[in-house]
Amino acid sequence: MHIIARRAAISLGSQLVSSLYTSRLSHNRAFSTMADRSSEQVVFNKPKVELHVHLDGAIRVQTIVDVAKRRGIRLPADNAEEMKKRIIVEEPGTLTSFLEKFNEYMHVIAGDREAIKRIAREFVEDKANEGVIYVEVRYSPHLLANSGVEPIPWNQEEGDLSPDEVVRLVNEGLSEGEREFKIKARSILCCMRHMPSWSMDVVELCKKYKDEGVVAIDLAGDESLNCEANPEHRRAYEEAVRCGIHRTVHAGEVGPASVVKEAVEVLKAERVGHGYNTLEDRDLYEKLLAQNMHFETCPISSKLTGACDADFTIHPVITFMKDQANYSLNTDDPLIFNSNLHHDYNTAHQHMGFTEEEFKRLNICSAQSSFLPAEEKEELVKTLSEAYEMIQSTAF
Ligand SMILES: O=c1[nH]cnc2c1ncn2[C@H]1C[C@H](O)[C@@H](CO)O1
Repeated sequence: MHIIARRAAISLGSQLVSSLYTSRLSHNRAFSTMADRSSEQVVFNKPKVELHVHLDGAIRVQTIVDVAKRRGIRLPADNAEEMKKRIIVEEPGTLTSFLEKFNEYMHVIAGDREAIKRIAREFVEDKANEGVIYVEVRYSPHLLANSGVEPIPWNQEEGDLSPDEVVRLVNEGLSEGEREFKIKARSILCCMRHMPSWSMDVVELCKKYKDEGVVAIDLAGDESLNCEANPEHRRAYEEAVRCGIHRTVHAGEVGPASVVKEAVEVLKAERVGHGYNTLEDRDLYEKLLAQNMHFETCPISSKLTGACDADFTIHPVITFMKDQANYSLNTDDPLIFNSNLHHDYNTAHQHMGFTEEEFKRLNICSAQSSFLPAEEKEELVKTLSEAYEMIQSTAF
């Protein structure tokens, strides 16, 4: 098999057109959701794949303010700039303190049909504006519901929006966004480490909506408080394996390498969320490298949650890069980190020695490790290869 360079327009049997990426990237709206990063350079202005981003960590601040107004919910600040100050994490802290930030705004969005659909649609717009052509976005349906969930989250009054309907609304918002912004968006449903009683529901929702955009199950939440996967999480993952539901697990973000081992060996994770602390166990790391395990890394996030040292020049993703491991670069929770995907790429370029070639390689790896069906995956890899002028040819 040869890799040959070719100057080619992006033609994809699907709806993606190269001019779209460039025009979107240069458009002001590209940065409209967060603080002003519009003067920041864009080091990799090419189509990208993002595999690890939380829908509820990627909401526009303005949307929170708008929805609060419409619903008559009083916020400590009534404009986006002031709200931003309350939500954003600017200095490295802990995963636990970062997760508390969700308390600032989740009660505004949860339980509201219009808001949930809106955040999903706007999410796709924001990703299109960052040059993402395929994204897998994750969330906990239970954390956006106000009925059929015990306990009802965020001190909401009981209502009539179930986790099941939340998934339908997110699917609708994502589909609308896909049609409008011409990119592909799929979703991953999260179990939460501290709520094992929700996990069987989550896997049932993954099964029910498998053909409507839900591609996998995840286990998120505070790994620092709860390292052993609870039997109910384990049962949900066993059911996922049995039913052919793809699996990823947050592991080795702040927890030790043993959590990664458990994710892979017990929960049968096909990808690892973050996974930085895998490097503490050399044997495990080498085994995962040999298995071509995918690590969903999130550089900016890892600094601000205190998962990794604030000095990017010694970041674990540099080891992944040097070992030519299978990994992706992702934003995780751009709302809370006041960030966007360009910022992660710029950081990797400026402080970690990442080259254009490596950006291309890791995006191809990301496409290959996506949870799309084989044919769509092939098409995505082909699209990227063409956009990167690296056509894979089997000729001769
Ligand atoms: O970086 C993270 N690690 C663990 N859990 C996280 C992270 N970012 C967000 N979450 C949690 C909080 C969200 O409400 C939940 C579902 O998206 O997942």
